Amino acid sequence: MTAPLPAAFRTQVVGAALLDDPHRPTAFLAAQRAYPAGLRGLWEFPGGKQEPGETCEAALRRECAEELGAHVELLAEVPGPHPQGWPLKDTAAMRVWTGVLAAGSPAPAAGQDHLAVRWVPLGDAAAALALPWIPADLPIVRALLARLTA
Ligand SMILES: Nc1nc2c([nH]c(=O)n2[C@H]2C[C@H](O)[C@@H](COP(=O)(O)OP(=O)(O)OP(=O)(O)O)O2)c(=O)[nH]1
Repeated sequence: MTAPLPAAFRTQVVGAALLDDPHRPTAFLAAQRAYPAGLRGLWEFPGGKQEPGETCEAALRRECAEELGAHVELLAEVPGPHPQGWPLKDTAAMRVWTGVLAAGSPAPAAGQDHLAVRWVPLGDAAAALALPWIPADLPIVRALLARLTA
């Protein structure tokens, strides 16, 4: 008997793990959500939902510009267990890319969507994982740390 195919996630979310340096990163950027109430105060990867007609990469560059006021260059995908990336809930999954600020970009800042942004050191995995992340993000943070500190 063959296993059933995994259902496609209805909502495609994209997230950025922005690095302080493309070659020798020492930190990545985390953002603290302002809303909705259930997620307020939790940390996440900046990003959001892909819009119709947009590639995931274009969606992610747009979200970073809208949310952080920053222009980003994407580097590589942090592959999740599904083609749509990392499961967030039954209906949504997130593809995550590493990236860096493009030359001349303003520094990323918390706009209306976030309470704060913070560079999280890669050298202290326990401290990075101790931040109150959106729970679905924890496996992604672990994979990112493993990938960047290997
Ligand atoms: N951006 C982002 N969303 C995440 C992460 N982890 C996680 O579970 N989510 C969830 C929260 C939301 O339900 C959904 C993303 O929605 P969003 O509110 O960021 O998307 P958006 O900017 O397009 O917002 P909107 O126009 O729908 O208000 O994915 C994460 O690391 N980053």
